[in-house]
Amino acid sequence: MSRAVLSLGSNLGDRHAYLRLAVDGLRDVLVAVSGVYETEPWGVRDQPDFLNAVCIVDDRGRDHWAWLRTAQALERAAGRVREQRWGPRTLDVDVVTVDGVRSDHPDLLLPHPGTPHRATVLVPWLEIDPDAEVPGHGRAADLLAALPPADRADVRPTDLSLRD
Ligand SMILES: Nc1ncnc2c1ncn2[C@@H]1O[C@H](COP(=O)(O)OP(=O)(O)OP(=O)(O)O)[C@@H](O)[C@H]1O
Ligand SMILES: Nc1nc2c(c(=O)[nH]1)N=C(CO)CN2
Repeated sequence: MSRAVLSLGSNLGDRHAYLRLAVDGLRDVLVAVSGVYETEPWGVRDQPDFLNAVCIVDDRGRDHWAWLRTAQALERAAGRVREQRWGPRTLDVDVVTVDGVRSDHPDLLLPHPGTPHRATVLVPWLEIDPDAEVPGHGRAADLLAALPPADRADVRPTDLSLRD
């Protein structure tokens, strides 16, 4: 059994349609999908706001590398062109965790090293798994509580849905 948490982000073009494309592509393995959040860009601040969401997916036997390949195939399907680090993109799919796996391979760092610091991941993840744990870092709820209040305020729920 392999359960993964994937984060989705988009800030170019029809952002909701790109998130939907990702969720549609995960339909066969989808356990839960969060609401859609409108978020202020971090990293490179001078770019359009993002839509972010988180999915929990499960597929017996799939290893962590297979989840990376899935994530990258979805990005390709959205026509993503890799340009600037932390810059605008049609679709970003990050592998946040895979079970309790820890990996320091640069092509697949697990848990994703941004996770403890990113309200854009922690808020949607906690919505669908209030007991979420980041392997090696503790409870996601504690990590979110430790972030500056402004970071949490930058993550705003929307009426958009990925559930139907
Ligand atoms: N947990 C992970 N999930 C997705 N990609 C990862 C992970 N760990 C390492 N990578 C590697 O990161 C590279 C992709 O980085 P990408 O361009 O998506 O970074 P970014 O989204 O700009 O920044 P960040 O990874 O901090 O969100 C790929 O080469 C991929 O192999
Ligand atoms: N709000 C927000 N900002 C970002 C995001 C993201 O998903 N959401 N992803 C980035 C590149 O990984 C850079 N900045």
